[in-house]
Amino acid sequence: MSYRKELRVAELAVQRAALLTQRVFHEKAKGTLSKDDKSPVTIGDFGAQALIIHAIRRSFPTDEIVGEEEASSLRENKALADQIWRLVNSTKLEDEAAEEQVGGPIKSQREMLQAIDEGQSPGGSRGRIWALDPIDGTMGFLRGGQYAVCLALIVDGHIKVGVLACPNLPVDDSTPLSADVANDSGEGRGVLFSAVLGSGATSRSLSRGALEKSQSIHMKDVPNITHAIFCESVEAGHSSHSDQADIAKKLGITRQSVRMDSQAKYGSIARGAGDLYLRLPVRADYEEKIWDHAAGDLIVREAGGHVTDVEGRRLDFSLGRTLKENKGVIAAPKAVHEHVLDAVRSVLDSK
Ligand SMILES: Nc1ncnc2c1ncn2[C@@H]1O[C@H](COP(=O)(O)OS(=O)(=O)O)[C@@H](OP(=O)(O)O)[C@H]1O
Ligand SMILES: [Mg+2]
Ligand SMILES: [Mg+2]
Ligand SMILES: [Mg+2]
Repeated sequence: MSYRKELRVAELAVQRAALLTQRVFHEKAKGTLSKDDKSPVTIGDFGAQALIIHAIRRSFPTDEIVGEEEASSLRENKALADQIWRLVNSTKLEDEAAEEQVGGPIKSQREMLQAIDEGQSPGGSRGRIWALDPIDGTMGFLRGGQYAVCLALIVDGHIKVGVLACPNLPVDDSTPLSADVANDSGEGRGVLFSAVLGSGATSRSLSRGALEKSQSIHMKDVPNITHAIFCESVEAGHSSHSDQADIAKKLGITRQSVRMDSQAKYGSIARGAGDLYLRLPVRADYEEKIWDHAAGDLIVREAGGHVTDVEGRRLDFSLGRTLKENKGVIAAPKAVHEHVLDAVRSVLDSK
């Protein structure tokens, strides 16, 4: 199957949701709540989830959705729900045909809350399931760093389509990777990565209307691993900076890591701005969520990379809402992945 319509709807839905998150990014008050696991969620996360689920529902009414957020806290907080509604109700693509393809406007606040709540599928190995992270890297979003709007289609446990919007990454694929985010007008920033299984990966500029022309992206060759650029999470609680530093040392890498939030890390290595993404577990009991990896996993693999956990197993998206059989993530160009994995094993074995 070509998944042309799925790709089109996903790209436009993510693009529209990114317009909403960009508006919130530039505002001081982001309506932040703390969830049960103490992680933050903002009006941007809720609004983006509503718009994307609305778009999926219009085109693919019987598909299931595994979305990160749910609306129970909003049903008890009218002021916040009103604030999100104003945002959702006033965000649309400038291109009318494109706006139509993502289902047009949501009709009421009630319908918006219902949409947010339609992301509660348990996931699994059968049927068509969308994995949605409306803002990945919410902490990055709050501190003015990188974040991503992420959507992937999983069919019978395998990722077929992946789309990532990274509003704060440079548009130009060849810009050297850096942890900096300009706090200015955002000019020259905003990129949309996409991939369809078997068809390669692309990038294009995030626009306000119809989709811009895309170009193919590829991971960079790494003839000498000691020169590799590796990226890792900003939060020390999300991946082990010390294990990652030991692995880099073992590989002879001398350059400082680039720390950035979100699946912008996957997009950045897929387009050759960086080379490796290391995510070593901090807590043995943490199960990675499928929406934190699905789009990035496919985009990196379609750009010529290999993505596994720290034991060399492919990420398994067929087991529910989490990657319960995987620990950590190692993403690298195919040609050097085994070498990187050897270093990971040797560092973990020595602990
Ligand atoms: N303990 C632990 N270990 C690993 N991962 C965790 C953990 N806690 C949270 N999360 C998830 O990390 C998502 C953000 O990952 P990042 O790589 O962007 O981390 S960071 O923000 O740079 O620290 C973040 O995604 P969002 O919630 O979408 O922001 C979380 O789902
Ligand atoms: Mg979160
Ligand atoms: Mg996330
Ligand atoms: Mg999120």
